[in-house]
Amino acid sequence: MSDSIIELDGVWKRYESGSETVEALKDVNFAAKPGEFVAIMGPSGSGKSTMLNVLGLLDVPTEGVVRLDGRDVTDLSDEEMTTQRKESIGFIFQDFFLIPTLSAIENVEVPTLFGRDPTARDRGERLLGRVGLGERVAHRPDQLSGGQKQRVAIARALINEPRILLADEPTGNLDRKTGRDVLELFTELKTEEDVAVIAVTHDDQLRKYADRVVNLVDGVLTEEGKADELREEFGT
Ligand SMILES: Nc1ncnc2c1ncn2[C@@H]1O[C@H](COP(=O)(O)OP(=O)(O)OP(=O)(O)O)[C@@H](O)[C@H]1O
Repeated sequence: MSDSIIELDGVWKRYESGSETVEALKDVNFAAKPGEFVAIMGPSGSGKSTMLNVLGLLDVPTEGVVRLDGRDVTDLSDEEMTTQRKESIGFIFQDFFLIPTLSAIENVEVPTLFGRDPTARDRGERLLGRVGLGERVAHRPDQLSGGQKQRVAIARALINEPRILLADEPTGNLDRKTGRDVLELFTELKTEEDVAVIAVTHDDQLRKYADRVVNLVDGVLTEEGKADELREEFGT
């Protein structure tokens, strides 16, 4: 039995546009474990968003299998898919996507039943404290810096105690120093919260923080460093 929390097995994604077929993912095999931070790197148009959407159960592959905690979730109904997504996956975006009229704590509570889960406030406050915003719970997004907004978004992504954190260019709107702080936070949270952190990025800084880097080029995924390891193994 695999200890991966999420797995893609022989995944293809084809888009039909007019008479053309675009192969956005070509036979992608991928797995991530809780406590692991994986960076998916690749040039524009290489299939990164498509892969993140498939991993996030926001889109289904044309071919292949998606497993969540060892269970095949490829052919679930939309409703079941939504339930699985809410229970297991937290999302973080480049643009934070905070609701401007809500305070930090209210934003963090949005993915819960908002007001109907009596434990959500405590969890939210604990998480905001954990990401260094214990003094900012009542601030609205326009009263926070970019790095602080991303921290609120990270707390929000963790509120339902997911097993997987998916981040789309999480440092894309941050200066390098603030970006480093956010990456540092991921490396701490992956073990503390026992989550797999999977980030799609152009940011070279991630190499230093991720446990593993995979490269996506033209829909083909390769493990970075593998070629070097093989060369060492075979002494070529
Ligand atoms: N809905 C769609 N219909 C047709 N083609 C699509 C669709 N979505 C994506 N594609 C194509 O699939 C390929 C992969 O796109 P994708 O958005 O996954 O790349 P990306 O690596 O995330 O790019 P970027 O870094 O620029 O966001 C591209 O050639 C894109 O044009």
